[in-house]
Amino acid sequence: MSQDRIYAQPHGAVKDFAFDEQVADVFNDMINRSVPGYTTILHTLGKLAPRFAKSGTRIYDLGCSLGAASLAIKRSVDIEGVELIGVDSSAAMISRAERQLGAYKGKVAVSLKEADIRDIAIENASLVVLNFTLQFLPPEDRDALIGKIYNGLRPGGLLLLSEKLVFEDNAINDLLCELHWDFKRDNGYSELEIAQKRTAIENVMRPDSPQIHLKRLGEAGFSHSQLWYQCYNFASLVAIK
Ligand SMILES: C[S@@+](CC[C@H](N)C(=O)[O-])C[C@H]1O[C@@H](n2cnc3c(N)ncnc32)[C@H](O)[C@@H]1O
Ligand SMILES: O=C(O)C(=O)C[C@]1(C(=O)O)C=C[C@H](O)C=C1
Repeated sequence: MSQDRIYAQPHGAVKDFAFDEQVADVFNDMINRSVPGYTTILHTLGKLAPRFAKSGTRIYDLGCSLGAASLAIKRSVDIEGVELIGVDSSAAMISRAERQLGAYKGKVAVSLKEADIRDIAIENASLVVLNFTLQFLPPEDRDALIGKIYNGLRPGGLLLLSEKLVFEDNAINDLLCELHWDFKRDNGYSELEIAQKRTAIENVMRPDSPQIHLKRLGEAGFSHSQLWYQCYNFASLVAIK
């Protein structure tokens, strides 16, 4: 399915990437063909959630999109008294997430909010998920969000943070970017689609390095934090309060 119409503007210009109706319509296909290890991360979230979810607490899925991470949690947590709050600023995503999550019955109570994650309270949390979301926040807002998450987690609570990465070593960064573009080619993206996506996201997505993520988590107060997964320039971290 060609996605180059999403970015195209007159005279060959490329519009900034936005999580609008057009993107929401193709998002499941897009993220699976763009992020190496996305399904592995969701599968592992299904293993982490039962270990950390506690009755009488909340789980937050921040930047929930279509609700894939929330669904992995719903499917795996089999205890009463857990409330899952999914938050996304895209109305197009929230409307689709409501349909997807509403179709799955389970013990976890789910509520979805169309809101900016910078504006919502995080309270009494046993688990918080930022699955490829932090990278879309302005860099100057990231420390405050991670600090809010730390403060809102219960002792022993877990943050799962998945991100695209940039690397301080330019040779390594260039190599991993090329491997990522090969991944996209192998998944059927054309050279035009790859080039347009790079242009479309460069103003709206600013990846941090692994070092910056671990420093930010440590400074927020997390006692334990570690990359548990990396494929090319994509990674997932766990942090325990
Ligand atoms: C790459 S998608 C996240 C993927 C999703 N977490 C998953 O696991 O499938 C990024 C999402 O974050 C949302 N987003 C970006 N900035 C946001 C903000 N400030 N507040 C709330 N949602 C935001 C976007 O609308 C988009 O749905
Ligand atoms: O870096 C890219 O080329 C991506 O497409 C990455 C990425 C992400 O990391 O969130 C960007 C936006 C979404 O469409 C899904 C994937």
